[in-house]
This record gives sequence, structure tokens and C-alpha cells, in this order.
Amino acid sequence: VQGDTDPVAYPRKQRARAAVCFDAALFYLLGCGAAPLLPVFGSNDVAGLLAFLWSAAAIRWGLICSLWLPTVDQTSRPVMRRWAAVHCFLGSVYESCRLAAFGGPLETGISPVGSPGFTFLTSIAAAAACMFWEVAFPDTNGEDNGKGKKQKARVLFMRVISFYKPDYLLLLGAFVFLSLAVLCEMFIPYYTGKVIDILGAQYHLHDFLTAIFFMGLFSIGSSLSSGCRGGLFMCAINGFTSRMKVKLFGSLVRQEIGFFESTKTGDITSRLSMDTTLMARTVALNVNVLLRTLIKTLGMLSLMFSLSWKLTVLMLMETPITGLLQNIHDTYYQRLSKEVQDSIARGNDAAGEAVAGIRTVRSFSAEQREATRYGDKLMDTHSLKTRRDTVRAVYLLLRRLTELGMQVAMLYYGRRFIQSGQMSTGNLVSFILYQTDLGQNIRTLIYMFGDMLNSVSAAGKVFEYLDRKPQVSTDGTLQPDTLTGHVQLCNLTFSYPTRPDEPALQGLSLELKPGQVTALVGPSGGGKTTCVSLLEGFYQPQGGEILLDGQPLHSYQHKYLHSKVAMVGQDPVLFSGSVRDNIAYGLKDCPLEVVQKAAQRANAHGFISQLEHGYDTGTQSVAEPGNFLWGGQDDYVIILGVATSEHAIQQALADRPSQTLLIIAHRLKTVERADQIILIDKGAVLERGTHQELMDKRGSYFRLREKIFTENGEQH
Ligand SMILES: Nc1ncnc2c1ncn2[C@@H]1O[C@H](COP(=O)(O)OP(=O)(O)OP(=O)(O)O)[C@@H](O)[C@H]1O
Repeated sequence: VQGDTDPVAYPRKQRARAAVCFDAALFYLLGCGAAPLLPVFGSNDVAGLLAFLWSAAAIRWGLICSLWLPTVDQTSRPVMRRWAAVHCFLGSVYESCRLAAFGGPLETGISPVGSPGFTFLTSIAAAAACMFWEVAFPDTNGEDNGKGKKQKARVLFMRVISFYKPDYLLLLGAFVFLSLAVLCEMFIPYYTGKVIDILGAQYHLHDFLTAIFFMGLFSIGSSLSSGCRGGLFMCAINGFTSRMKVKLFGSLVRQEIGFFESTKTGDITSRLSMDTTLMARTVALNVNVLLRTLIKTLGMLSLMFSLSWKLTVLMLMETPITGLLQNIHDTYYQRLSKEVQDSIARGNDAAGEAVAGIRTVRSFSAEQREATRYGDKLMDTHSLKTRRDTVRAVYLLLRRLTELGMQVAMLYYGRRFIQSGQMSTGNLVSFILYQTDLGQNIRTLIYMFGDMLNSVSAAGKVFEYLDRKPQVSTDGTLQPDTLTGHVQLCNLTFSYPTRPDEPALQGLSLELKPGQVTALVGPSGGGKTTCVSLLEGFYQPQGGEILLDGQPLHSYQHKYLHSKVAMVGQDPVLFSGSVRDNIAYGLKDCPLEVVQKAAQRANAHGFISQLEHGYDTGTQSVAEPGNFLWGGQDDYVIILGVATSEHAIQQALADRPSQTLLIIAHRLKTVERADQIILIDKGAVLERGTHQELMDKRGSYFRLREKIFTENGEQH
């Protein structure tokens, strides 16, 4: 176990050797050495012999556990414990089954458990069984261990079930029909066998008609129940999916803006469309198939047991082999399939790059090189596909061989049992029909188990977004009746979540007073838009705070805040719906007069009135959005973006003398009249004052004015 130089290793090694020697000695005793002991029990005394075998196995197991297991390192100890148990008890289990199945005295008088050949065989069988167990149900330590994953999957599964609450009745109905369908399906082969028996033995019309009647009844019952089951499950899935989508969408739109910048749109839409559907399958489809198959398998097993328990035991021996084969195949096949997909993607990338950069390819005369590169990628894909398909072919071959072997064994023993009168020909036919179905069922069970884990992991992804708490809180409660609109940005430090190492604002402070017009100016990338985004509560600054009337911005109620702080963006967005809906966006039951008034203020009333359906015109027929999203009467703080029309700015200046106005402007004409101009560059305030003051100062504003301002508002 450890190196020879290790002082602890020596006694451990000795103990291991002692255990192996003891085990071998006991084996010898059980074999040749046990011969003189057997008369004690009598060669016909089955119970005595079994008692002897089981106690000897228990002693062996106890000795191995106490002497050898402590010498094994911690990680492999559980595996070794399982192996030791199988290794010691397999012989006794075999002998007990053999005696139960065939009965009678031992053929040789000596238990074959002790023979060297049998010892070797049990050791190999024990090792194979342990290997199967380890592959099928890994038991590793660490964070991501199989147990942890399974437990997590269980929790997720229970959560998915809890979301199915409104559909409980549908599900209940579906499960009732599922059980009915399975029960009916199960009896069809049974009656097929009966019909064969009736045809083969003395023919009684009554018996024949009864069997045919039941066959028909069960067939119709199974078809009807299957249809109802499928329909009810589909209804439940559809209901669940739409509920889940609404819930998830509700949670997504509450997330902070940074979340949308750092998460790919594709990820969000695939959560919404694909993962919600996949997770709905977890219960309604996977559990449906899983339960159906499980009930069917158990029912079939019990029917097969009643037909011939010996043949059933023989047939069950195939199960671990099939399971092991499928598990090994699935592991390799999935890994290779993923590699194939990656390889195809690499090939597509290579082709895409060459096409996109065709001018570069041409100018470097690299056409042949690109063709070879693409060819190499295709060859990689080809060889991966060959490997994947070989794995599949070998698996299918081995599976077929196992099935065939089992069928041959079944027919051989079936014939023997028919000869000895233990079963009828019809029973054998029923049994073989069940057996064919059972193999398929077991494969479905294994596949569905994997598929269910997949859909549970999709549920995990959906819940991750559903449970996500927005980093910018919208839980504020303040809703004062009056607001003066006094805004203070105090020592703000901020970096965008997508660029955490590049500060957009560095210790920026400014004040917006009620009734004053403040203009933010500065070179492109200086931080003007960032200030506005923070003022709108889109992001949470990393340092400093924003106060509105002396209270932190985030302590105001979300809806209240956005009804008091209005922004006219650079690019007004039109949502699908009518012009009226868009003007009243965010307002509940807004009367037409208010909408018209807002449009008049924004100088859009004339243009809208000329449209075919006036305010009810769909936005798809509006070519020019204009600035009519702004026009509320309630606003205390109004932010006007760069593209705001001069008219709107003039109107705002004239109409709202007591309100706080913040303008981001590139027109000198607009800025000149502001009560305060703040020059921002590299995320900090460089200068502040009126236009005249700043010009007189002959500082940065004076120097940068040509860079900042243009005649038509466009930036250089
Ligand atoms: N969403 C964003 N994600 C990451 N970085 C951003 C984002 N928006 C702006 N920035 C960066 O933050 C800095 C400040 O940008 P900001 O848009 O506030 O400047 P600006 O003065 O408004 O410029 P402009 O007049 O061109 O709009 C720039 O370096 C910019 O690249």
C-alpha cells in the first residue's frame, strides 16, 4: 500500500499478507479440506450445509474487513468493502440458489464452492460486479461528487414538482390512465400464450373465445388509456411551460442592466424557450415514461415469475451485463458525439473565417492554404465520426450477442422445463414475448434516467435565473408627496460590469438644483451617459452615493422614482402596439387627452393626426419615432439626451421653471443658456460654471470647446 521506507507500511503489509493467507486457508478448508466435515451435516442435510457455507463466508468477510480493510487507503475503502462482501458471499449465494432451484443432494458430495476453479470464477465475478457498480453509480469524494449531484438533482426535481401544483388534477388523471394502459398492455402477451395453449391442447371454443375477448378488451383498453394519458400529460406540459416562461421573464426583466450586458442574449432566450420546455418534460414526460416502464417492468417480472421463476432468475442475469454495456457505451458515445460537434464547429469556423476574410485570402494568395486548412478540419471530424460509429457498432454487436445468448439459453431451459412438466408451451411463448419487451424496457429505463438528469439540469439553469436577486435593488419604499428635485452625485466611482478594470467614473461629484438647467459637456467617452445611467438607477456605483432630496436614490419606491425622473433618450424605442400605447408606455389607463397633450408638447400631435388611424396607428407604420416618449406632467427631474430636438429643449426650459433639468448637449447654442455647465472628462469633473465664467477662465472648457461643440450637434 505504501513504500517500504514508510514505518507504518510494514505492519500493514504484514496484516494484508496474513489476511490473504487466512482467506486462502479457509477456502482450502471449504473445498477439499471440508470433505471429512461434511458427514457431520450429512450429504442430504441441505440446511446444515447452507448454515456451514454462510457462517464460513461470514467469518471470511469479518476477517478481511478487520485485518485487511484498515490497510487500504480511505478513498478506495468503500469500493474494497463492497468487493470483499461480494467476494466472500457470492459462493454461498450461488450454492443456495442452486440448491433451491434444483434441490436434492450435492452431486459430488463436496461443495464446489471450495474448488480452485470455482474460487477463481467467484473472484472474477465479484470484481466484475464491483466494476459494474462503480461505473453505474460512481461514489467519489469532493464538491462535485456523484452523491452531491444526485442530491441536488433530487432537490431540483422536487422544486419542479412543486411548480406543477396547478396541474395536479391533470397529472393525477394522466397517472391513472398511465397505470390502466400499462396494466392492459401487460396482459396481452399472457392471453396470446393462453390462445396458443388452447390451440395446441384440446380445443374448447368457449375457452378460445374468452381468451380472444380478453385479448381484444385489453388491447382496446390499452389504446384508449394511452391516448388519454398522452393528452393529459401534454396539457400539463403546456400549462407548466407557459407559467414558467412568464415567471422567468418577470424575473429577468427585474435584473439590473449590467446583467443584460454580461449575459449573452442567446443564453437568455434559450433559457426562456428551450430550458423551460425541457424542464417541463422532467415530470410530465420523463416521469411518465419512467413510471410507465417501471410499472410495466415490475408487472411483467411478476407475471414472468408466476409463469416460471427459474427462467425469470436466468433471464435477470442478463440485466447487469446489458446495463454495464449500455453505461460504457453511453459514456463513450456522448463524449465522442460532443467531440464531433466541436469538430464540426471548428470546421465551420474555418470556412466562415475564410469567406469573411476573402479579400485578405486573395491578396495573400492563400486560397490553397485555406482549402487545406478546411480539409484538415473535415478529416478530424471524419475520424471522430468513424470512432463514434465504431463504438456504436461494437455496442450493438455485443448487445445482440447477449440477447441471442439469452434467447438460446431460454429456449434450452424452456424445453427442459416443458419436458419435466414444469410449464406449458403457451407459457414459454408468453415468457419469450415478455422477455423481448423486458430488454427494451430496461434499456428505456436506463436511457430515461439519464435524460431525466438532463432535464433536471435544465431546470437548474432556469431556477438559477429565477432565484437571481438583482444587484441593483428595487425594494425602496420612499414615496414622498412632494419632491423638490434636488440631486447630488457625491464622489461617485463606477466601472461597468463588463469592464471592471476600467473606471468610467472616478470620484465624480455634482449637484443639480431645482429650477436650474445643468448641461453636461465633455469629449466622447468622458462619462456623461454613465452619470445619467446611474441617475436612472440602471447600475449601482461601487463608491459614493446619489441623493435625491437628501435621500439615497435606491430608497425610493421603484415606480415612484421613475414617474418623477424622466429621461428622453438618444434613441427612442418603439414597442409593438399603437402610437397611443407607446406614448402612454408605463402608465396604467392613461386617457387619450393626456396622451394628446403629451404629443402636443413634443410637437408630434400634427404628425400623428395625419396618420391613417391617428393615435391608434400601429408603430410599424411610423417611420420617424421623434421624441414623443417624453411629456409627463409629473416629472421633477428631466434628463434630455444628446439627440433631443432643440424645440423640445426650448419648451422644457420655458415650461418647467421649477423643475431640475439636466441636458447632455453638443450644441453650443443650447449649452450657453444653462445655469451651470459641467465639463466631464475621463470620469471626473474638470470644470464647472456658466458659459461666460468658463470662457473667461480660459481653462479646459475654452481649449476643448472646438472638440466638444459642433454646429449641428454631431460630434467630431
Ligand atoms: N455599457 C458599457 N459597458 C462598458 N463600458 C462602457 C459602457 N458604456 C460606456 N462605457 C465606457 O465608459 C466610459 C464612459 O462612457 P460614456 O458613454 O459615459 O461617455 P460619454 O461621455 O457619454 O460619451 P459619448 O458622448 O460618446 O456618449 C467610456 O470609456 C466607455 O467606453
